[in-house]
Formats: sequence, C-alpha cells, structure tokens
Amino acid sequence: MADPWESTMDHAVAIARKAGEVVRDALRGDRMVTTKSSAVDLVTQTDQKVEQLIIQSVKEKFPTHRFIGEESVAAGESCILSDSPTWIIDPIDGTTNFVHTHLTVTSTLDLQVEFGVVYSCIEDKMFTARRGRGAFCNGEPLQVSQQKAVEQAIVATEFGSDRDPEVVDKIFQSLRNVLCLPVHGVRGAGSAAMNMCLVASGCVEAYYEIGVHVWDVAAASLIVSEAGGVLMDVEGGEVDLMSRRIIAANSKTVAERLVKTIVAFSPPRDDAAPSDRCEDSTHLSARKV
Ligand SMILES: O=P(O)(O)O[C@H]1[C@H](O)[C@@H](O)[C@@H](O)[C@@H](O)[C@@H]1O
Ligand SMILES: [Mg+2]
Ligand SMILES: [Mg+2]
Repeated sequence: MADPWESTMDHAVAIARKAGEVVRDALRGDRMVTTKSSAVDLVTQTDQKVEQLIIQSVKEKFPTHRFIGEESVAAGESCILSDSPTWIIDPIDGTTNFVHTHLTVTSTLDLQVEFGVVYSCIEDKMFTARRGRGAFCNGEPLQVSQQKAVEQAIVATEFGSDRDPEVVDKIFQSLRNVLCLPVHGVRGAGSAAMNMCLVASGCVEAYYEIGVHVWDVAAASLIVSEAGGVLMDVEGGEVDLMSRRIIAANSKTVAERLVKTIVAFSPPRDDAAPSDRCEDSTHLSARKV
C-alpha cells in the first residue's frame, strides 16, 4: 500500500543531509559559542542556522506543519505538541562535541509518531525509521542486541548540562548503581540521539538519561522501537517524551533492571510554562573556538 508520508520522509532525509553539510563546513572554521541554561549548556550560530534551514525548508513544502525546535524553544517559543503534524528538531545533537571538534554530531528530525531521522554527519550514517516499517542505517535494517543479561551489557548515558550539586549527586548515584550491577561498561557518545541509535544498532544494550529534552530523543525513540527495542520511563511505565526522562533498551528485561537501579528525579518538563523551565537562556558573552 502506498505510504502517504513517503515523500515527506524523503524530504526529511534530504534536509538532514543538507544540515550535515553545513555542520561539516562549520567544523572547518571558527565557531562562536554562547550558553543557555548553564555555563556548560552550549549553543553556536551553526545550531541556530541549521535549525532555521530545516524549518524554512519544511515550511515551504508543508505550510500547515508545526515545529518544536531546540533553539526556537530556547528563544522563547512554546514546546507543545499540537494536533497538526509537528516536527521535533535538534539541529545539532552533540553541540559540545561540535564545539570541541569531537567526532559524533547528529541532526535529528522527527515528524511526531510517523517517522524519525537521525543523521550522523561525520560518519555519514543516516538512521531512519517509519512507524510500522522498520529502522535502517544507510538502508541496512537495524536490530537491537539479543543480550538480555544486564551483567553482560554495555549501557550508555550522559551527564547532561545541569551542574546543581544535588542533581549531579543523583546522576552519579545512578551511575554508581549501574556500574555495580555490574555491567560490562558504560559509554557516552555525547549525543542522546547517537546513544539511542547505538541501541537500535545492537552496539549497546541500553541508554538512559534524566535531563534530556524531547528534541534529543523524539526521532531516535522511533528508531529504537522499530529496531525491536523498548522505551520506558525511569520509574517504569510508558515513556513521556516531554518528561526529560528516558530508558531506551534492547528488551523489557534490561529496561526493568535499570528502573530498579536508577535514582529517579523529575526535572522541569519540556512542556512546562517557560517561567517554570530551568532554561533561563542567560547568554553569556560569545567566545570563538
Ligand atoms: O547537544 P545538545 O543538542 O544540547 O544535546 C545534548 C545535551 O546538551 C546534553 O546535556 C545531553 O543531554 C545529551 O544527551 C544531549 O544529546
Ligand atoms: Mg540535543
Ligand atoms: Mg542540540
């Protein structure tokens, strides 16, 4: 049966590839860095340029579609899912890697519940998933790991950008608990979306994070699910993409072990009123890197 969203997803893949070209070009030049919710929550002009490139390109073809973009929300736009087709965009997932010219940098585009696209532009790996039609990397099917014993797993996570000591303590308590399960190892790509694509690819068995945002995980969530993986809230139950808490695992067994291990807390939700979000968008003076 013809897929009504096929041409839209093709456009998403094409604009993700174009975004990757812009990111690769920017890596060869200077990057002006400012900060958002904390001194280590970095953003560059390239993040903002790529997000506008994606949004303008989609608006021209699909004028009724809505958007949730990381940098638009940081500039004060709402982060509310509507009944209209809504694109959830992270122009650069792994901005810290980008600023430090580290490797993994992705751009993510998600059209809520229909398809997800994550492009890792340095590796030239295009991860895609269409609801009910599987997940792929450069056209090759993806399948999560079959390892169900968490003691023989690799788990991915990130430390986020909140440096409140009480929050850091909870993050470290979870990390300690996970390490002492024990697990074979803990890894972090510096990009939530890349960590989740590693789960979908069967490279690591699970990823979890508290403090992540809806734009970090929306596209990769569908890729994990379509690769046979499981999404869960850190306290069990269905994941809520606006809650800033997620477990993406190869199986319910591994996800439930992590639920029992993680020290849960609840950051301000992404769809909370702007005044209730921790992001105060304090733009400290720009610096060139
Ligand atoms: O690079 P970003 O789009 O800001 O996303 C990062 C985030 O900055 C970091 O704090 C962690 O949450 C990572 O998992 C995100 O990919
Ligand atoms: Mg991100
Ligand atoms: Mg980003």
